[in-house]
Amino acid sequence: MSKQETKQKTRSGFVAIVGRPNVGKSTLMNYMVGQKVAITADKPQTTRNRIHGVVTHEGNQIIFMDTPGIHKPKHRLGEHMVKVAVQTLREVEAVLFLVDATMPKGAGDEYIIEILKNVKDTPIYLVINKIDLIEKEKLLEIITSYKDEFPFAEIIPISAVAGDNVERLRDLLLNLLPEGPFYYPPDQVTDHPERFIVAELIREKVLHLTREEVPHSVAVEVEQMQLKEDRNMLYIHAAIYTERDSQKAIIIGKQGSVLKKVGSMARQDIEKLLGSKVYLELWVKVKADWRNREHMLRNFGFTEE
Ligand SMILES: Nc1nc2c(ncn2[C@@H]2O[C@H](COP(=O)(O)OP(=O)(O)OP(=O)(O)O)[C@@H](O)[C@H]2O)c(=O)[nH]1
Repeated sequence: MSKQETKQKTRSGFVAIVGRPNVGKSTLMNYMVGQKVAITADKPQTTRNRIHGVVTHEGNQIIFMDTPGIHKPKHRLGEHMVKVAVQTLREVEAVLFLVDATMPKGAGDEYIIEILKNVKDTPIYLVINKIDLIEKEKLLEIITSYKDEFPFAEIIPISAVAGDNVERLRDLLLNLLPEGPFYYPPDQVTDHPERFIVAELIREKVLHLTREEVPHSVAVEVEQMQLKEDRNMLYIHAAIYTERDSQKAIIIGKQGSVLKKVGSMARQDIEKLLGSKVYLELWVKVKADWRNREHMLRNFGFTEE
């Protein structure tokens, strides 16, 4: 379900970007996202999977994510992180494997290819970046050095700085998206993308479990999201807002049964999305007629600050 009541059918999905440090992942994101819909990653990195940016284009929305677990073979949590990364890569619509045209294929690239071999059913695109820095003849050499290593869905040379071929790459990804709601309002600029997705997942479960009994006006605000390092667990505290006491009672259910279900279903989805164990605490609050209050709307992220 989307916060936006869209009349047309929309399409949306997740795309993962993987690659060694410095290959140009952020530059590519910045180019694709552009200023209008720029969403930067949460500053403190609280999760294994990071939302990098969101691209909304003519009824389609791509959410780009980064899976840092895949980049650091020597990390102590290596094995677990790799497992989480592979799981994530299996569930996205596409994976972009970014390499640097000016650098020979190295151990870091080989390591990523080995991981990608465990990812079934997700199309994986080899994106050769920084082609503005190399001679045309060199490109063929690079393609040859990668193409037999893995059955890439396609090999796409780009320059993320100059924007060469980036639109083509974007269009190709847009065409892969399944029908689905927007996760972000199309024009929103925010530095808390993860919070919005978490709120949206909770809201979706509320609507799903209460059917028509609770109107779509229900809103969710993530009040706190904090990683407890010692327990390796993400604590999330969220409030579900309704307009009336009667709706609050429905959402809570007999002896809290409905709210419990909302919590456990949302928690599972959030854990999958962010690759982190989650402790989710939910409160139901009544805020009469919240829709009409300007500052509340801002709080919920419906308008720009
Ligand atoms: N000439 C040229 N430089 C590029 C291109 N893409 C990225 N760069 C440069 O390469 C450097 C690294 O780019 P980033 O986008 O920070 O790379 P990254 O993969 O996000 O790096 P990490 O955050 O370390 O993983 C920067 O100096 C960019 O300006 C390109 O297409 N052409």
